[in-house]
Amino acid sequence: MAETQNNSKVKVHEVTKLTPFSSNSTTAAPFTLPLTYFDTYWFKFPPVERLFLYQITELTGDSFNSAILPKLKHALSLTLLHYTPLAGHLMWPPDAAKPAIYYFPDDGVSLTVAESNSDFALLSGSGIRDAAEFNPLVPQLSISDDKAEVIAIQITYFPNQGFSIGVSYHHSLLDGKSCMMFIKSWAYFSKQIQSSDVHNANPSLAPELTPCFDRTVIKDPDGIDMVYVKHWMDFTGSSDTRSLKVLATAVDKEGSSDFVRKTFELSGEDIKKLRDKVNKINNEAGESKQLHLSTFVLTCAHAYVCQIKAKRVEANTTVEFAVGGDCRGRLDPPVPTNYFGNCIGSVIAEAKASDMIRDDGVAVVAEKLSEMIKVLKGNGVQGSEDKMVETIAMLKEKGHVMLTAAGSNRFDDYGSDFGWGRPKKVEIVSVDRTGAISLAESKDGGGGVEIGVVLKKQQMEVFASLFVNGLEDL
Ligand SMILES: CC(C)(COP(=O)(O)OP(=O)(O)OC[C@H]1O[C@@H](n2cnc3c(N)ncnc32)[C@H](O)[C@@H]1OP(=O)(O)O)[C@@H](O)C(=O)NCCC(=O)NCCSC(=O)CC(=O)O
Repeated sequence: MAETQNNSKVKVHEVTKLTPFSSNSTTAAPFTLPLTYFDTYWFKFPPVERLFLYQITELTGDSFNSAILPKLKHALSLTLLHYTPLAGHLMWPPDAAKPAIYYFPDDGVSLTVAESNSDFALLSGSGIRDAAEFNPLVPQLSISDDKAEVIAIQITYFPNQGFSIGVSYHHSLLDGKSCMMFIKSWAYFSKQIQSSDVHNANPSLAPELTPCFDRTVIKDPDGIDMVYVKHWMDFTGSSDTRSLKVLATAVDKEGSSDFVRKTFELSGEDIKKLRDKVNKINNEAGESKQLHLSTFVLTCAHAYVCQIKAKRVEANTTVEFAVGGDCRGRLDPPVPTNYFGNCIGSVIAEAKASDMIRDDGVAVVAEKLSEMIKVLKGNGVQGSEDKMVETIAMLKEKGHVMLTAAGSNRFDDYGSDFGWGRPKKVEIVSVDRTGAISLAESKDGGGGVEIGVVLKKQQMEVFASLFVNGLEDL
């Protein structure tokens, strides 16, 4: 039984292995899926954890166990038939130059079923919540020296309140787009089961949810995949450089008891005001640059300035920014939009904290992010040794301040309806370790964005007031 700070408890009822659905006509054959340079770039980054909270008031144990859980399990099994690599493992055999995903019949995804007596209304709200309360709702991804799970899933029942679905996945094997394709496919089958009998069938998925596992679409004539592997091996520097273990995180989860989580929101109107403000500052400065002032850029710029101020980062500190861009449509030739794996290209840049805390700090950061996104066009999208050298140098720097965003305001997280309605709340739990903000489009649409932030309690109070005041000043 996992016990969190304020005595709320999560009791694990079952840990089981769910295999891809098989019938006489359909059984997944063994296979190996190689890693591309996108995958090997993210090889050592810690897992991503997403949580979807579904409110069903008056949900009883009987109806959870008889109606919800069996449908979710069966739908998951059907989904895995289409997403078989998720049931496999990352391994690095002694005779292989780099790790790969290996799937063998009888492999499956670890599924934890648990029960929580936490306050669902509080957890699924936007107010200040203990960050540690969320950890028992997502499963631990099993990663040892020689074997790593690709994904692990947890379904948690909250008596009389609802249920949650938590997923933890290997950053090098799935990006946000892939994760959301998988979740949407699982949700699709779950809804199908409720309206028809698909128990013995092998139902198909819509084209946009049908994953493409073709690794040859990522061209790598210079072998950048192995260049990245070698850099990671050098960086690890331990006796077993071929270990699959991932990096320690920015914030140790065990020591995160004084961290809190809060969700902020920018409406479409707020974004417009931020855009007008940045344009006005630029016009007044006589700047004629064409800036890319998207919702993403303006949201991050506003949140990053609040973060730097709330954390009281010293003015002479060099602050690093990382933007992860989905490169499917940016590569030449483009990769299919349903490509499943990791296709995130990262761009890193820096600025002085002193420039960010100025009155025009939002414009400074917006310009920086705008330039970074432009780099993701053309050659900047391809892998290169320089990119890895830069990344490793940043990781080596002690006490560096890194600003980045997980998730996206284009993933339609709130569209993940398994048949019992849209989620009441979505969270990227793992930002409590990485220090990133998380993004999702507003639940109610309208061009707004939800921003998930984890900070120490006192910093959060400052952040909240800066976030609101920064908008009022517009
Ligand atoms: C690099 C970017 C972040 C930059 O985002 P931007 O929004 O600034 O830029 P953009 O070119 O995509 O879009 C700019 C403008 O184009 C239009 N536009 C683009 N795409 C659109 C779409 N799908 N629907 C509607 N409009 C769209 C809008 O007008 C938008 O402005 P406006 O916005 O004003 O309407 C993005 O392109 C991108 O790649 N996003 C995906 C990032 C991602 O995969 N993150 C997950 C990383 S993995 C991770 O973090 C873990 C995990 O998630 O699991």
